[in-house]
Amino acid sequence: MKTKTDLELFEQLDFKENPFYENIITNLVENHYSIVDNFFNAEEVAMLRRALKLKFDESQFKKAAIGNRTNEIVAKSIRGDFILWLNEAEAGEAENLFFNKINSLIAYLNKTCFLGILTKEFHYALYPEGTFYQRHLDTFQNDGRRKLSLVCYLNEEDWKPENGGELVIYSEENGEEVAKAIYPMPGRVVIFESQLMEHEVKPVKTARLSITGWLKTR
Ligand SMILES: O=C(O)CCC(=O)C(=O)O
Ligand SMILES: [Fe+2]
Repeated sequence: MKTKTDLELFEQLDFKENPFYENIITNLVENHYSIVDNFFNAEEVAMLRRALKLKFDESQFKKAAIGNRTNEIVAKSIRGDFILWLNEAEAGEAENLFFNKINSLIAYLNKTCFLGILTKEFHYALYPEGTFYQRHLDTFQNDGRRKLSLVCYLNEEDWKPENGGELVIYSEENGEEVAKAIYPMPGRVVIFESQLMEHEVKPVKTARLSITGWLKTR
């Protein structure tokens, strides 16, 4: 019989099941995506939205590209958003709060799911009126390190259907394609498996604000 080391015993004592995270994991296992409402509360969303807008107004955003960070092609016909990569080392108050929540989710996933998340990358995104992101897979640049995609919505008020801009996630059920439309409600976070789930952002009719990112294996 294998005897447990002190460290293993300590980790068992330390571990507390968290129903909020467990729900995300169950969704991911069953559907390969999870829609998490109130991941960020109204105050947190307001802080992050202010930080995003300030940087956008200071012209820190640039036209999003296709490809990875070293091999970028700007293709307006595919995606029309403007982005700014977040740097955790230089995070302000709002971004610190953001990373604290994300890091706590990562720690839980690593303890319970053996996903081996070692790195992450996140960017602010702003879709101006009339823009969209055509159907794609987040690993189209052969980046097999991306395991989970996370999109965090920072819009001002409850998003109305006439604002457009829904995220559509495609999956297969009984050999048939199913399209799930998800509105970018403030505080909502959508998490999905980067390597499996094709998705798109429908044309927006009102500027649409978010933070998008990936949890990666290295
Ligand atoms: O904003 C969204 O809902 C999804 C964005 C997206 O698919 C991406 O940036 O890769
Ligand atoms: Fe995507």
